[in-house]
Amino acid sequence: MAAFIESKQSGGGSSRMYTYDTLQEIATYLLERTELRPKVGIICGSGLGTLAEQLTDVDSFDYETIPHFPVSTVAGHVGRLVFGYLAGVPVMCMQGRFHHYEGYPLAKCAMPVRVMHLIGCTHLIATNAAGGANPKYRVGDIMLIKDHINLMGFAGNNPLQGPNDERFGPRFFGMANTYDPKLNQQAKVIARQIGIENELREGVYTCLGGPNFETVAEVKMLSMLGVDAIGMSTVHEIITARHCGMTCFAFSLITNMCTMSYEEEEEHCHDSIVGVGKNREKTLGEFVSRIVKHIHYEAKK
Ligand SMILES: O=P(O)(O)O[C@@H]1C[C@H](O)[C@@H](CO)O1
Ligand code: HPA
Repeated sequence: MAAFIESKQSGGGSSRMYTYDTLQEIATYLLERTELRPKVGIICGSGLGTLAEQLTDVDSFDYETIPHFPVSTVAGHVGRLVFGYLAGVPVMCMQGRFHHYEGYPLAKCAMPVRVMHLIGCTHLIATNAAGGANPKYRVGDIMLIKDHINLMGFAGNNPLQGPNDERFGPRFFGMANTYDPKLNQQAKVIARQIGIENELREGVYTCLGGPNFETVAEVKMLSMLGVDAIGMSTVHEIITARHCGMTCFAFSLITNMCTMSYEEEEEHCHDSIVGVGKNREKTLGEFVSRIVKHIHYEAKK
């Protein structure tokens, strides 16, 4: 088993293994085993996987059983792709994502987004657990992502590195308004409808490589750069989704406040981060269901 996981993790050592044909093979494998044809793909962050448990009439696939798929190695990431209905709308949901710190290249972490695209998803909803770097935030807040800073990209690490396949999208492309402003507007309306407007924020997310949490100096620096929440995912998934023309919506559940001074006891640990997700599962389920319903009915207009 260990050797099997290792082979899945190494992926041949190159992100170039995910050619168009390989990704099409994965999509076909799934499409031949489910009758659902989702237009919305959802990625569940740490502690947010219970969202997938709300789906009805499901067809689910353990990552181990899907050809060319990596495996999830992080607690709180079940490692299953679930097709089903959320609020009556067909969706596909990653119950567990892949992170760079697990040993996967960014292209591999983001690969399922291209599979979603080939399956027919026009929209991506990415969720994550993140630390609050904005001192006004509170644990349990939901931060709509309005923009990100691709710090790993600054260091030359990008999921789209390597030859570009125009069938996915152009070599060069812009990132303005990647996080759909209309969906963020609607999310604010939904937050009012379900009574969580006081816990809703909108801000800038950044992804660090992890797996360690940030030093006080790093948090100070990122905060000065305009970062409101710090995590270890999402950015490369969103870049990949944008590249292939998907509409993106993403939010962070603020599961801890980043350590901002040397006097503070650092309290955050993965278990408590997952625990915050669990505590918010009902609210987040309602929130995401309504977003999905909105996307579905807007598409029908
Ligand atoms: O998958 P996400 O980004 O929600 O996971 C966050 C970042 C780390 O993987 C983990 C730290 O507890 O949660
Ligand atoms: N930093 C980075 N990633 C995280 C954090 C954090 O404080 N909390 C949850 N994911």
